[in-house]
Amino acid sequence: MKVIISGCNGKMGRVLVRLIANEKEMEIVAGIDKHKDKFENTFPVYEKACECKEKADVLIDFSHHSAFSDILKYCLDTKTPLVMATTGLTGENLRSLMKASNEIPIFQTGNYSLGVNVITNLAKKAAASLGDDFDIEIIEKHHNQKVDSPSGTAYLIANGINEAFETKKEFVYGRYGKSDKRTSTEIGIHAIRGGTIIGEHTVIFAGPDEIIEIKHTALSKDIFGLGAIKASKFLIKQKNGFYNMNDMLK
Ligand SMILES: NC(=O)C1=CN([C@@H]2O[C@H](COP(=O)(O)OP(=O)(O)OC[C@H]3O[C@@H](n4cnc5c(N)ncnc54)[C@H](OP(=O)(O)O)[C@@H]3O)[C@@H](O)[C@H]2O)C=CC1
Ligand SMILES: O=C(O)C1=N[C@H](C(=O)O)C[C@H](O)C1
Repeated sequence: MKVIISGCNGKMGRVLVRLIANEKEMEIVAGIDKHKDKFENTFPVYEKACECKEKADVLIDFSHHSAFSDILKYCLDTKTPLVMATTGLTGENLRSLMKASNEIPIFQTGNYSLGVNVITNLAKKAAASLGDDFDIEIIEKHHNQKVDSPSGTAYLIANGINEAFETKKEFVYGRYGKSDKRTSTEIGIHAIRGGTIIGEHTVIFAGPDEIIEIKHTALSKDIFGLGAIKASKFLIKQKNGFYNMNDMLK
């Protein structure tokens, strides 16, 4: 399987290069990154996907949302399946991905780890059982180099929880400046940034006289890279469509 890595010189890009070196049937044919210097002796690196001369069986994107249009255009023009891992995408970006999935297979999730997929489903089940009597708050913690907040995973979990409710809850980000009491129509989302925290997500269900917490802690970035590799192997066998972790793991 020929692979193009977008964001190849970033933290996750480097993790992927290392992990793919152990995959016998995978070969990196090109990289895309603002920084062209690092892997030039191993594979060509382009500043923009539209400059990329190589074709691949899949493009894996761990870069920045500002690269979104360029990446999607390359994949549509060359009919390359896309594994989208970059977070901080806008609603419009996500709608463009959905539309593009009529023409190419697209896999997208805010978190490629198995564990987050499991806690998202657990949180959804908990919300369905607990109903409006329990207040739901999500706390996410990440390293001080992260550029988007809240995390893609916090959105993934919050959207998953909302599937349990007929009347969707409104996301409330922090509570600075609020002068009203909390209502049951909210899901609170809070972002913490510091040091080298790889990723921690806690969902709190706070009810009358009892609290449930569901928590996932990432101990290495490898879990995201391995998940994206697994998603690539899954995606190249699929027809055009929009896929996520639930499709792959069912
Ligand atoms: N879905 C998942 O499971 C996971 C998703 N992520 C997401 O992946 C993304 C990358 O994370 P991470 O590797 O930590 O970030 P990094 O900032 O370390 O890496 C991103 C790389 O892309 C480069 N870049 C930035 N903008 C552009 C652009 N417009 N065109 C080309 N290259 C660009 C960066 O350059 P520069 O440094 O100069 O900005 C950097 O080299 C983030 O959105 C993160 O949230 C991360 C882990 C797991
Ligand atoms: O930027 C990161 O590091 C991570 N980003 C993803 C997110 O925004 O949820 C996934 C993971 O938590 C690490």
